[in-house]
Amino acid sequence: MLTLNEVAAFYGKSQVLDGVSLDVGTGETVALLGRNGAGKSTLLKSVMGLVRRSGRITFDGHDLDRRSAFESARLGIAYVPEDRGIFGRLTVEQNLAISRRPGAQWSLDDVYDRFPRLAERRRNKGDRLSGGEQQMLAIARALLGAPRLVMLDEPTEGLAPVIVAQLADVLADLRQRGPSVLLVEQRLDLCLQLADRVYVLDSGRVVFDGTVQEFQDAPSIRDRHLALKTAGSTDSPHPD
Ligand SMILES: Nc1ncnc2c1ncn2[C@@H]1O[C@H](COP(=O)(O)OP(=O)(O)OP(=O)(O)O)[C@@H](O)[C@H]1O
Repeated sequence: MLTLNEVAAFYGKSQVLDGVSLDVGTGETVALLGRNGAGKSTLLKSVMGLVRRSGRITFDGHDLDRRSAFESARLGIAYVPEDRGIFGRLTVEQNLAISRRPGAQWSLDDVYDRFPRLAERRRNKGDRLSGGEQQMLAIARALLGAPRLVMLDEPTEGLAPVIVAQLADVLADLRQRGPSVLLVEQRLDLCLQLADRVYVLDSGRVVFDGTVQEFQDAPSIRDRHLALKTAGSTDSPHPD
């Protein structure tokens, strides 16, 4: 479905991804792990054409190399960035209404059912929502857009455990009924519970790819590429 072949990405002259190859199959949930600064967000931005990149990226046989974020979205890729990208001046229901596209597997009722909090707050403006509610809204918007692949950048960052648990339920649902998911997430437990396969990035390169079981059978990968870099680094688990 999504294939990256030897992708490099750059901010100005600085190269952040180096020869990254990765694929996400139909119906799969794939987790992308790595320390802060490893290049995970940049990889998602590369797919959407938001950074300068080289190499080959295809989605369902379409070449994404020269496409804009808008065109990638039209092909069926939903991207939920770290800052969530919701419209603060619009209400919850307006945010949802403008995201709906025909053919979505998830209806408005489905998302209100899955996120009752959004139904309760449907007339509230986006910028009046809590962080957790904004994250729910961002994911709900993505699902209503009839995506075949959803890319989520650290969806649980900074959220209370009860909200994290709700999001985990939704991600488990996605794994059952689609769409496919490419998940950047710092919570290892969540990734191992929800993903079919795992990629680990370190300094812009893929240093591991395999099934969750294979990842668990290779503790050295975790120690070498996911452990804290230095005491006091920002790699510690996110605060709730
Ligand atoms: N807009 C930018 N301009 C220049 N350098 C950037 C920019 N965004 C990110 N970088 C650099 O690119 C590298 C990879 O950043 P990226 O955000 O992709 O990492 P990450 O693995 O997603 O980590 P994090 O969990 O901190 O978001 C880092 O060294 C970062 O400082």
